[in-house]
Amino acid sequence: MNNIHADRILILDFGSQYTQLIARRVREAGVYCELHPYDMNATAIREFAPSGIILSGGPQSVHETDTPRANSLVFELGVPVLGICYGLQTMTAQLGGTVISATHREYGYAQVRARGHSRLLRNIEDHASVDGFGLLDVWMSHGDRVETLPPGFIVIAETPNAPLAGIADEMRRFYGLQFHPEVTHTRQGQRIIERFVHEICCCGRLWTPDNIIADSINTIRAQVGNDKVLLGLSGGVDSSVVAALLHRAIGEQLICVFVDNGLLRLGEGDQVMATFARHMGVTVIRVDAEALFLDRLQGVSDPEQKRKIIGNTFIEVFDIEANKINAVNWLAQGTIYPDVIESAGAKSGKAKVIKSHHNVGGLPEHMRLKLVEPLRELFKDEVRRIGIELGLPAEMVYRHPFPGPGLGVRILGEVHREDAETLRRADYIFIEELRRADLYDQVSQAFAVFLPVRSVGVVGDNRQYAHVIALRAVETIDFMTARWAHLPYEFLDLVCRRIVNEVPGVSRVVYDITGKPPGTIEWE
Ligand SMILES: Nc1ncnc2c1ncn2[C@@H]1O[C@H](COP(=O)(O)OP(=O)(O)OP(=O)(O)O)[C@@H](O)[C@H]1O
Ligand SMILES: O=c1[nH]c(=O)c2[nH+]cn([C@@H]3O[C@H](COP(=O)(O)O)[C@@H](O)[C@H]3O)c2[nH]1
Ligand SMILES: NC(=O)CC[C@H](N)C(=O)O
Ligand SMILES: [Mg+2]
Repeated sequence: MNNIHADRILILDFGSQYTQLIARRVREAGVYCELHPYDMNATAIREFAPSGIILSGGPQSVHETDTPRANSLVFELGVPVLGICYGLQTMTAQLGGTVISATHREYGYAQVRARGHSRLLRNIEDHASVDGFGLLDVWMSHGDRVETLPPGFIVIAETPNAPLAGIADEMRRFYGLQFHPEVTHTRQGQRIIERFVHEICCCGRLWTPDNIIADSINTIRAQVGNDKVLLGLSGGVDSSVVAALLHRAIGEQLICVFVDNGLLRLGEGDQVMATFARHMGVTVIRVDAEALFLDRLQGVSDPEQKRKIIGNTFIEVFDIEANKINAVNWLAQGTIYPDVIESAGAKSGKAKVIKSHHNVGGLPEHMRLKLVEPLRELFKDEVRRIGIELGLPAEMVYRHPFPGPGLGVRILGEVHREDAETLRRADYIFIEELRRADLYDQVSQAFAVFLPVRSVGVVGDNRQYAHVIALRAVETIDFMTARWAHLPYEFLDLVCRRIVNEVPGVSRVVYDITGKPPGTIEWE
């Protein structure tokens, strides 16, 4: 364990939708944390050596039989514990208090009266009330409530529906909150989390972009020694940040392979080469594999089959390139912490859908490359901050995600070169206008889709019988669910006119107004 990991919070996950948010909040406070299933065993907890423990919320009711409990070691280690919602309730039940089903459920906004004397909430308030209590605007999501306190505890916050909405045992440094400090609707939430990790758990602010970079560089150097490392560079956020980090750590030992599969956006290849090869001095091998990919895709229209073919062809190309270079023993990947959490969830059979398209997609046996994954512990927002710190251009770091199969899944059905050309041009106009109207950063992802149907139009008194372009723009936090972006009509009008006027072969533009669910973000 090295320095930036010295102060560390353990988050035990009872299945709340917000558990990842707790981790992000703790990280934002500059403290390293890890998220583990609630039934993490005693040995693992001891080995982790937490400075403090947070118990998350969860969908179950502690007053029912066979519901999750924290390992009793959590309350015996002598470190501070913060229970949130279900975490509060299980702590109450495990330490001798009682929890019942509340007559009034509380979902959404609530106002909590905070009693001023607790270490956790002292001087934290949104409004001062007449009788000297602090008032907090918080977000609640519960149907159960604490009815009697466990021995040693006092009340530190209350609402009309949950008179014991915050409890504390200051001696043992155990705290419980019925509301969710990790969601942004709880306005003082970040301060409460910071109070807990800094003042109560005594963690320093060690987890900062600077320190993370310095630490990763040392780790990478120790790991790979003088070997060469191969990285598939897509120009997307994750692989770009990995490239910048590895370049700083091992310089010339890093070799990037950028594959132009003919399914990239307009000018993408040149942009990647300009940023990395020219400006940053990174070794980038640009492989022109358009013909190979399009050839493999010929005659194939089933989306799943297309994905598989594209994935396999990528691996084939990497493999060929790796074999051309001596002493490559490592393959770098842009795996980030949510990928790790989601894969663990999938393995233990506890919750969460994993997107099978998330990883580079299986490595060929005979490459025998070992993995370097320097972003494994980071959330996307941390990855972005590090990218900026490493000097990557903001347009690259804040760009929308672009799927590995690229335009291959945005040209519906069979993929033809000339359709890819049409789509590239339409997509470029859409994105260019979004940036011009300052809307790009307000949507999470936006792109054009090529529909292989023809519709009749009239251009300059002539009949046109040409293709349809669909525009898609969504707002989402985690890409698991999404809302279609309500872009202004005038804006859509402008984009439509530019596409029909400037892109040959397009006679009509439509806007996709399907959410996820029931739609997915991509059309295939
Ligand atoms: N055209 C490409 N050339 C080389 N490697 C690629 C290419 N496209 C994808 N990859 C590899 O596949 C990985 C997964 O792609 P994915 O789109 O999930 O991540 P990303 O492109 O790094 O980031 P983002 O999610 O922001 O697009 C990339 O990190 C990269 O290593
Ligand atoms: O790297 C990737 N390889 C893929 O095969 C792939 N398919 C979808 N996506 C991206 O994942 C997010 C959710 O997309 P869907 O709602 O379409 O499943 C969106 O951000 C999609 O762009 C992919 N990314
Ligand atoms: N959000 C939660 O953790 C809810 C806890 C518990 N299921 C309740 O309804 O009170
Ligand atoms: Mg990508």
